[in-house]
Amino acid sequence: MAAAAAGGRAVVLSQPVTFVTGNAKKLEEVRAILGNSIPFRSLKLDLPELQGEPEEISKEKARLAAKEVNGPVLVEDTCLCFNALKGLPGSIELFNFSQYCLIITALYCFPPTELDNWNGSKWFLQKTGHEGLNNLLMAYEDKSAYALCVFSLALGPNADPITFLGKTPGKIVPARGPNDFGWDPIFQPDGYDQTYAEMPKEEKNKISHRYRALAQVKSHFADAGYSFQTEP
Ligand SMILES: O=c1nc[nH]c2c1ncn2[C@H]1C[C@H](O)[C@@H](COP(=O)(O)OP(=O)(O)OP(=O)(O)O)O1
Ligand SMILES: [Mg+2]
Repeated sequence: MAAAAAGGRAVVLSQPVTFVTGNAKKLEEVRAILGNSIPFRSLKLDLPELQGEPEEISKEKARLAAKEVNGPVLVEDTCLCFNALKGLPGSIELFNFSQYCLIITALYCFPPTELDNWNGSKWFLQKTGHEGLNNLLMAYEDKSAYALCVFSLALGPNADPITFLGKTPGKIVPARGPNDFGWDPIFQPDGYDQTYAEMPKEEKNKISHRYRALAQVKSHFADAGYSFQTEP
């Protein structure tokens, strides 16, 4: 706050930051992690699942959300990426021949109903379940993976969004723990013998991809020293 104030260029935001998501579990974690550090409210909007590189997807999502809200917004995208599959199913990059065969087989067995709604891990999880995600790695020795979280902040409908990344490395294991949030039961972070699902929430929120990305969001807010206009 001091830096921005010293430069006399602190940005005044017309309203609290709106965190736009259609996912109640994400919102729960974001609430717990942010606490009172940033004035924010939430809005449930199902924004289109765009395709492309994670940062670009996220920025475009923030632009769409900022237009809807007509104010500052924060959006988030998460993917679970398998190292053996060069980042699939979370993001589509370059694959070798056998990886293509695997994907084509998976698509044949579980044809997507809405191709325009293709979204790596979300789609795979919905169609194949935890076992399917494990099976995708069956042919590979390397079960390592990482959870990647990208937040984008757009200060308004015409502002260029800023992105913040958080990554937690781990491995894919047969499902363990309560099944109440996505792929939590099959992701075991490095250095822990529990899956995300088995960990107490407070523990996950101290090491998660989401926590790491939000730590950067928080320090951005601290450095930028945004101030919020109070309602007249
Ligand atoms: O910490 C997590 N632990 C386990 N699973 C998770 C986590 N975070 C996201 N997920 C799941 C939800 C969805 O199946 C996919 C990401 O999809 P993603 O597009 O980011 O979320 P979404 O569409 O549910 O909500 P949003 O409206 O914010 O886009 O991974
Ligand atoms: Mg989504």
